[in-house]
Amino acid sequence: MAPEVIPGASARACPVGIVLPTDPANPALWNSVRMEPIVTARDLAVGYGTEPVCSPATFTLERGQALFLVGVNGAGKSTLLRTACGLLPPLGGQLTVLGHTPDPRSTAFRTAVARDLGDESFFPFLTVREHLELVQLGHGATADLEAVITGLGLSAIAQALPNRLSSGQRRRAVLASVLLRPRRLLVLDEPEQRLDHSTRVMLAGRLVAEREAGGTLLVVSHDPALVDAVATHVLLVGEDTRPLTVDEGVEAIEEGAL
Ligand SMILES: Nc1ncnc2c1ncn2[C@@H]1O[C@H](COP(=O)(O)OP(=O)(O)OP(=O)(O)O)[C@@H](O)[C@H]1O
Repeated sequence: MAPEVIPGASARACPVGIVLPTDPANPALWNSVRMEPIVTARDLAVGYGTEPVCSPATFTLERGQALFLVGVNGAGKSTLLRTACGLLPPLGGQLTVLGHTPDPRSTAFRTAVARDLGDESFFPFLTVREHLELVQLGHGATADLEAVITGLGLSAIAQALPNRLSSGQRRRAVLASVLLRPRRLLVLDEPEQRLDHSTRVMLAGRLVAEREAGGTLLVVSHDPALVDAVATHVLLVGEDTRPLTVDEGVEAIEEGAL
């Protein structure tokens, strides 16, 4: 069986630890990779069984963009993310991620798409640091482990086992494991949850740096400050799924409409 091919097999590291695919011997390939939208959704219907949970979504997410999904509880935002990650089949319409149907069984897909959907689990007998080293090993991650540990305020708990962590510390450990990974698309479901203020500010800074370095973000959030700082595009998800400006999205959350 032919091996799976990720466009641009070699990699170059960016300052924030993102690894972008590139092949110095073949700039045409690199250019073609850059031109390809990261995610395209056209009349995408999502849900469980046969019933869509929201009206269809149409959007294109390009490299260097950050699309934030906003909406009331139960609107369908997480369902849309799960579908984009290939964990649920679309109920209708078209969806491609990096030019292909999302498939988490594919090594190429898992290499390219780093996600935190809030469904974390831990090995009970591995410390926080050991978890992160495992992620580094498994994904061939080149990001600076110590910088990620320090950046997410994990130094004091790096040797702790998971059952000794608070809920916020668990969230920080999971975010660290995602931020360590090489990726072309970062998918986060309410990354602000359980984080204290300073960690939220730090997270916003990292996501802005990632976007500015050419990374691509697909994020669900209820945090107006995070949307305001990081989003380049906003999609309101619900009965009338439609694009909003970033300002409209922030205002709707601040006014309590979402
Ligand atoms: N596994 C599931 N099986 C069936 N229905 C589900 C499942 N998970 C969620 N739902 C339903 O799908 C709808 C959309 O849920 P979803 O989690 O996508 O909402 P959300 O916009 O992310 O909400 P929140 O802001 O509360 O996180 C809800 O009505 C929810 O009850």
